[in-house]
Amino acid sequence: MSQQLAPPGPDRTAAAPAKRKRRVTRALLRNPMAVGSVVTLAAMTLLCLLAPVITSHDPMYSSVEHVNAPTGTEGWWLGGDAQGRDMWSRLLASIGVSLTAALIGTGVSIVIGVVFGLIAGYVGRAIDSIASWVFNLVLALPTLLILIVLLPVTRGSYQLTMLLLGVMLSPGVYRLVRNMVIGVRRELYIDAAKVAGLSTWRILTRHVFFVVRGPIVIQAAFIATICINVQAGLAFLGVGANTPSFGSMISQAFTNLYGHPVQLLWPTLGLVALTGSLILFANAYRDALAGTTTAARRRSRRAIADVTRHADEAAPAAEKPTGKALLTVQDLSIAYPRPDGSLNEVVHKVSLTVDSGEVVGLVGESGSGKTQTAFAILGLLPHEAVVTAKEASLDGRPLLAMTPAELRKLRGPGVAYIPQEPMSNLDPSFTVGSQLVEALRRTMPRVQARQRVLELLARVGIPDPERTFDSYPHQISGGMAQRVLIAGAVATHPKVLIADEPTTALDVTVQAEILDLLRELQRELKMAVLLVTHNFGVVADLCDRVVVMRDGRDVETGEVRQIFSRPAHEYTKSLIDSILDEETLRTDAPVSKAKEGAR
Ligand SMILES: Nc1ncnc2c1ncn2[C@@H]1O[C@H](COP(=O)(O)OP(=O)(O)OP(=O)(O)O)[C@@H](O)[C@H]1O
Repeated sequence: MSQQLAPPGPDRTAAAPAKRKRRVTRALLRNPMAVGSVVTLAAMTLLCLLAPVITSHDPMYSSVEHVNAPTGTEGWWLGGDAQGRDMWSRLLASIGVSLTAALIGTGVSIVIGVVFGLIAGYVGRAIDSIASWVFNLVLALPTLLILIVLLPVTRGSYQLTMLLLGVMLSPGVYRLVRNMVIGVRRELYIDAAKVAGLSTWRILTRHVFFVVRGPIVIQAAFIATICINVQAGLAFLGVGANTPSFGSMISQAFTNLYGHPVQLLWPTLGLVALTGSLILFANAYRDALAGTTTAARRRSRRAIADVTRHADEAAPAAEKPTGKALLTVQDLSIAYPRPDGSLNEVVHKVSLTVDSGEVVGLVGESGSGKTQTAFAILGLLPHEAVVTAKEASLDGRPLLAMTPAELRKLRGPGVAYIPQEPMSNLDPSFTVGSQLVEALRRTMPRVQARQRVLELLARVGIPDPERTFDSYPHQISGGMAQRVLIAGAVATHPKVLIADEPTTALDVTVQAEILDLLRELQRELKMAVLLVTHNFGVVADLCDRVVVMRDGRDVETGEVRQIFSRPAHEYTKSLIDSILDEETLRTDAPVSKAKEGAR
């Protein structure tokens, strides 16, 4: 594959978050509910900040002449309360207190809930159990009662009270984030990101956090309103009576309800406006975020014919297998614990080798353990899987003994993966280009990575690479998505490529194109390929050797030619017969065609 780079263009990937932000802003500006709530919130915040300038009295200043002064009294524009204090300055001070309460309580609960939710949901195991146990315990505690019982400790300070409230409310955030992360963690595009060698931190902050941030915004708004209302409620009951707040104003107004009902109006209006606009803004923001993933993408017209030409020019000749076993798996067994504690073995002592530059087919019916075997090599099995092997090594390095960090380093340049369902392996929230660039960023600067991705997209036969680069997964076809994933897999020149039924999800004509592409890339990059398939036709097309699996065991291994002409096992025979019956294999002799096509 060509290493020549066309002159760098503008860095679209770097601009992607900025563009997304602009789209969110535009969506918000088009939504009257969003505009109204933002204006209200901004106006209230501004008024509170300008309070020292636009009020004539301290909120605690009391004037006997202005006891129950009516609205419109000079200097007491909203009137005076029962103690002759300026309602206007008390109202502005109350906004400040409410906003501070919301900031403290929400900040504490979001930070605690998000951090622990992300970690527990993604890492699972003991961390999840311990964190869930602790948060469930906190959730079971009677929040208001605890706040009241701890009043001697907080001494009426609403800031300390909100800090405690934030801790008490964090289980809600934790559960939301944890549950969403568990859902996202199982998405194939997270596996794809792992195979691309992204660090756990990067996967958490980019792919996982992106999905949960919308609900977090909504949750944050609810928590902010809870904090404002709890603070107001406690103040209504007399906690922190010396602090001007909506609660203490409403409490005061209650004593004057029949004589001066208007005194109840201002704090009530302020409280409703503040909490209402918070909720409305959060809903509008959530809608705007959801809308950005479906927003139409700007189309690029820049031609990259030169990139395509460069990519095609330097294709090196195919290399014969060297005979050195690059990937060795010996007596690999995989088991999962049953509820009663016993183990259910799904792969039993499977052995296979893949030499440098060799294509080995791993064939078998659905459920025969092919994917489990491939995932064991990639280190992608769920943590509850019990994996044992006499040997499982890549290029002499023991795979099962590797730490997650070592595995991460190995993936990409060592072993890459092409999945079965291309669409599910692309994160719907990000453009195709940004996902491919991300995997290359470990080894090269962003501008160069972008250019390399464009080259690769051209190389895998995508007609308008720039447009595809800027597209979201739902905007491209399944065949295109598979080409994109192939481009991503070969981007780091892997020694071994594991392709798991790479054509199953595609229609027949596209299947043939993808197989041709795989064959070409294997020859160009001299990769060893482990091709997982249930289709002997695909084996005939591409493979040098084949390992046949049934019920988790390798029942037969051999050269493709030999297996086709003299299958030793009845099961192999029936697999070949079934394909011939279905006429899925072309009419010429499979082995000769395989060798013609591949060599
Ligand atoms: N997490 C798991 N816990 C328990 N059993 C599992 C788990 N994952 C897979 N299995 C079992 O392992 C066996 C082999 O599954 P595997 O996905 O490897 O089959 P396959 O040959 O790749 O089939 P397909 O072509 O349908 O993907 C199946 O019986 C499956 O039910």
